[in-house]
Amino acid sequence: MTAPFVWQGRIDAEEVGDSRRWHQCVQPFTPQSRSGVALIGFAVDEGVRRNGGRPGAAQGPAAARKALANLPILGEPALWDAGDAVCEGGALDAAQTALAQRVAQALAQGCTPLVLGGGHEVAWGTFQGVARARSGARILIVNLDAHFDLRQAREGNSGTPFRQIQEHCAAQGLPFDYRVLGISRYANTQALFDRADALQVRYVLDDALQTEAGVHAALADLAPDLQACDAVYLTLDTDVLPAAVAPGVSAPAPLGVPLWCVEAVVDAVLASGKLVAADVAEFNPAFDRDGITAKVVARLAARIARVC
Ligand SMILES: N=CN[C@@H](CCC(=O)O)C(=O)O
Ligand SMILES: [Mn+2]
Ligand SMILES: [Mn+2]
Repeated sequence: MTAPFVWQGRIDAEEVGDSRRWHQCVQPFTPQSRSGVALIGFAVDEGVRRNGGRPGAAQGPAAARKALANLPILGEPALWDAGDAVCEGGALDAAQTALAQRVAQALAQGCTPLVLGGGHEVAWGTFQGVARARSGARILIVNLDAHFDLRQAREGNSGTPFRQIQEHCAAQGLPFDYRVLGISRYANTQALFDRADALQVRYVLDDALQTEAGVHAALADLAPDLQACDAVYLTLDTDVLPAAVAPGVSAPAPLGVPLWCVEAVVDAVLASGKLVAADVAEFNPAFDRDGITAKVVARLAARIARVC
């Protein structure tokens, strides 16, 4: 158990007009919470550790909430804090199950889960919660990531969540609709590209997402999938961004996808009106510089929250 996060920050007491910030509006999630955004922390980096990465993402949810606390209120719906799922004694499956339970509960109460990771093993937890609450729905997964995270491994880790989801979908007779934008040719082995091809995963390389024309083409390619699905699960791996704007990750990207481009993809997903849940993964405050990654994570989370 971790102590609940205390939302606090700057109060512009002498300001005229609406000067509210997130810390003045976020309320504890309760069984009575209806509609709005349910923030759920996944304070876990066991998957990163198992994957040979740089631990520290377990501190991501608290640092992300701290960065969100002082953001201005911009017409967001109700904002609820549903606390953190944690990993005790290295029991990652149990932590993912605990997250899935919170995600499913939020959805059952009419709230949109917005999960603050945690390593990208968060995705297996978020997805299980969505699948439970939206049984039988055709769920499109949109992942902004330098990596496929389709690894084969004896135990689940931060590099395996979408392979675990694929196996779940296959066992349930459900389609595996997985799109990845921002893949680095230099951060995935040929085996991973081959697995992605075998699973008919559609992906866009990071170097195709550096210009307006490239982003336009990627969004045109994504549009039919957004149209065809019942619901979209959006998962943002912070390491998709250039290391200069997201140094606080386990695996910083030398090229990365510019923030404006990431936001364009997020906006297209939100505009579909089909977002069922979102998470932001891999933020590791231990490697942040000047709090810039925290600000980027908060900006993206707030952008999503506003449209939920
Ligand atoms: N979630 C991260 N997954 C990446 C990590 C790569 C790295 O640590 O260099 C992966 O397994 O491919
Ligand atoms: Mn990832
Ligand atoms: Mn990644």
